[in-house]
Amino acid sequence: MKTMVIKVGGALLGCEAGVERLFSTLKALGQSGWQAVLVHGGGVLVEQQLSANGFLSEKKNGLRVTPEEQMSVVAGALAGSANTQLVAAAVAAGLVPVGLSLADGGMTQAEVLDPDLGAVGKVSVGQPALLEQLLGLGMLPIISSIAVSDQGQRLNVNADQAATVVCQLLGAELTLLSDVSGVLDGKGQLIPNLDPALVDELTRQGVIEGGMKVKVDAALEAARSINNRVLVASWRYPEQLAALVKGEPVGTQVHPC
Ligand SMILES: Nc1ncnc2c1ncn2[C@@H]1O[C@H](COP(=O)(O)OP(=O)(O)O)[C@@H](O)[C@H]1O
Ligand SMILES: CC(=O)N[C@@H](CCC(=O)OP(=O)(O)O)C(=O)O
Repeated sequence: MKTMVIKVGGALLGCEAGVERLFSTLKALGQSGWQAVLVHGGGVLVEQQLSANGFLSEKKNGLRVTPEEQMSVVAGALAGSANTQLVAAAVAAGLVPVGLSLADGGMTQAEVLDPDLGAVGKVSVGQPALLEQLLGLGMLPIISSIAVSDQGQRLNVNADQAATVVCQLLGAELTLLSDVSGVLDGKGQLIPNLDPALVDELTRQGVIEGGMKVKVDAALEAARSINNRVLVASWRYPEQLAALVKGEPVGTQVHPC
């Protein structure tokens, strides 16, 4: 059976209709012969909870600087609040979810990405067995972007990078769903196709930046390793989700070359 990794960004969690639409889409994908794995972020929630705990937070090149003393709040927001909110919505939609983090079953290996960023992780492919077993049982893995290093340190991983590694792990297709309809050009128009050369040019022009730069780089890396296009689309638009179920390209297609 074909497998699709779908990644959703944190803004989804604040949109009840969006969450409902997402899970009806996952159900429809299952009925169309797809096995799905959901990877989620929760950047908005992380920011709210850090601020509620009196912490200031900043991002560098789209990645959150995560001092060790903030890690419990970050893990609580992503692996706790966000993950269980999605698990609950999946149950309500009649699916059988299993809430996980990147550390479970050895699915990924992680190390500190850059000591200047604190407890931020870089993940690589580990053991696929747990996810394969869950998919074989017809269950829906819902994975937060918290990882653990070999030394046992909890690490905060950008969720687009997390989704790329899960896609590589399973040789699955990848769809990154954000709050924008895809990658937009300097005039706000959707770019239907991107390749590495165009990404370089748009990055030089400052059109692709911040979180979108991290997302597009993650999409390019995934596209190269599965030798297939990766989609960047939105959970906001029902017509994009419907097209996704039909197997039609939606949003921006990121090509490996
Ligand atoms: N060229 C671009 N096209 C679309 N969005 C862009 C672009 N450059 C920067 N962005 C910003 O990137 C955001 C999406 O990245 P991010 O916030 O990390 O999303 P998510 O939380 O869904 O992963 C958009 O909401 C937009 O503000
Ligand atoms: C290191 C790093 O940047 N971690 C992210 C993890 C969550 C995330 O990526 O959420 P979105 O998909 O909603 O952006 C963060 O702390 O915001």
